[in-house]
Amino acid sequence: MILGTAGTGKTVMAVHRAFYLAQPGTENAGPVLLLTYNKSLVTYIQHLASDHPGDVTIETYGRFGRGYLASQGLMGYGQIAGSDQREALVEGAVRDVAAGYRPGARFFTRPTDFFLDELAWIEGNGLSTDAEYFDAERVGRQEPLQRRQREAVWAIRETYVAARKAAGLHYDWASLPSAVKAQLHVDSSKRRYKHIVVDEAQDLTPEAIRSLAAAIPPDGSLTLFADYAQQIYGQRVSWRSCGLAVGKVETFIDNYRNSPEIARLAIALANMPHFKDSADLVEPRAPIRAAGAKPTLIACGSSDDEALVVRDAVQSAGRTARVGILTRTRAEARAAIAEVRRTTRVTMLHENNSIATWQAPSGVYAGTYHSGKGLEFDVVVLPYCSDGRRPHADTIAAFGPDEAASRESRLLYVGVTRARDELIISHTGALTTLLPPATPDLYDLYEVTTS
Ligand SMILES: Nc1ncnc2c1ncn2[C@@H]1O[C@H](COP(=O)(O)OP(=O)(O)OP(=O)(O)O)[C@@H](O)[C@H]1O
Repeated sequence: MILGTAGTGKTVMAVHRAFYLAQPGTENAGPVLLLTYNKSLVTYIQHLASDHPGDVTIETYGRFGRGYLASQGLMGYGQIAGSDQREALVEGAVRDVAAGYRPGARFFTRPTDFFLDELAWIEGNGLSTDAEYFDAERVGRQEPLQRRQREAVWAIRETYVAARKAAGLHYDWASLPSAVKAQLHVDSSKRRYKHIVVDEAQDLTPEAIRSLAAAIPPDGSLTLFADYAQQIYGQRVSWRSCGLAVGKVETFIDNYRNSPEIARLAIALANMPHFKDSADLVEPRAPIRAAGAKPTLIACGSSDDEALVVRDAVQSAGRTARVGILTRTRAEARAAIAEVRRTTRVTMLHENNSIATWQAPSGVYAGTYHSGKGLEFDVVVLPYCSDGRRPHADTIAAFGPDEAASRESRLLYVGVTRARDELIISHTGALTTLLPPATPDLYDLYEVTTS
């Protein structure tokens, strides 16, 4: 287990370790599976691999799980529910179960996101009976559910699974790891991979990690690289809950990416009260890089002004820089580039799986914080960091204000730590309370109002 904060070289080391373990001359060498979250990272690492000897397969967990089950004759074509199908089926299950309760029971009026998240958490932790679910402990600041509420969630889960299977959808992505683990436990054939190396392991569920532990032979190895400050999917989990006998825990604390001024903001963010609820966080250390400029914080008169800030940031960055414009939603990303795209080509991160990730060519990239995961840019612009937008009203409605703050500040942490040299943050009205307050020790402060 390697725990490290942002920019400490986890991806770089994961690649080196994978190729080392696969090198025919290495003691205990064997075929290696290198898992990473990001499809664009898969593409880039595959390109690197062409220069190395040794048998390294690079893919996402989903691809591995689906492929393994197919190899066992357990996965037919189109048997995994897509996210829209899952959402519709869960909505239906909530309605069906609510019908058995008194009309208008408030619990069932919660946003579907809440139920989707709770069911994913159940699957991710491998809870297969109601008794296990009722007793389960959790990490994070999600408001605890009452016993009766958990009973209702379990009934929704059973109804959903039955409806999904009736529709010919044997799996959803959340249930894949349990199916993989269960099959590996009865599969005594020779393992395909001797070693498994995982980058961004904080976003794998405990069940996914357990399934990987079951996928290697007794003389193989499993290496996990993770930063729990960047855990941005669903409820927080701890690798400690996987029940693995971890031989060695290393921590990476030297940040090679961010300028000291940018890292200082990231450290201040990670020290805010709503951030600190995980036992696995590694305290970031100020980087060893040369000093640069403080992050720029720009108070704007309107969101149109914010699009002008983005345009100006791109213009002053010049042609040789890699610029990343990161927002919470795709719609925000499109609005943010409304001005800049009149004169400059912008690559949307989520529409292009083949960009060469952290060593992407110079240019302007835009997308969600999620799509920026694992990547780095010379200049990062984070527009719309306004109170009322961060955390988003939908997240507050689904998870309550404390949990929403906790989740969305992790997204901002990912955004802030993508920047190598320059970071520009803008907001309209008050600054979000998720970021450290607007003080001149952390930021260079500006105001822009055109209208
Ligand atoms: N030992 C090193 N010396 C110098 N530069 C390094 C070293 N290790 C990594 N780097 C550089 O530091 C940057 C961050 O590395 P990398 O992307 O591997 O970090 P990471 O820990 O995976 O980050 P994150 O979790 O934030 O995505 C990259 O530009 C990489 O080339």
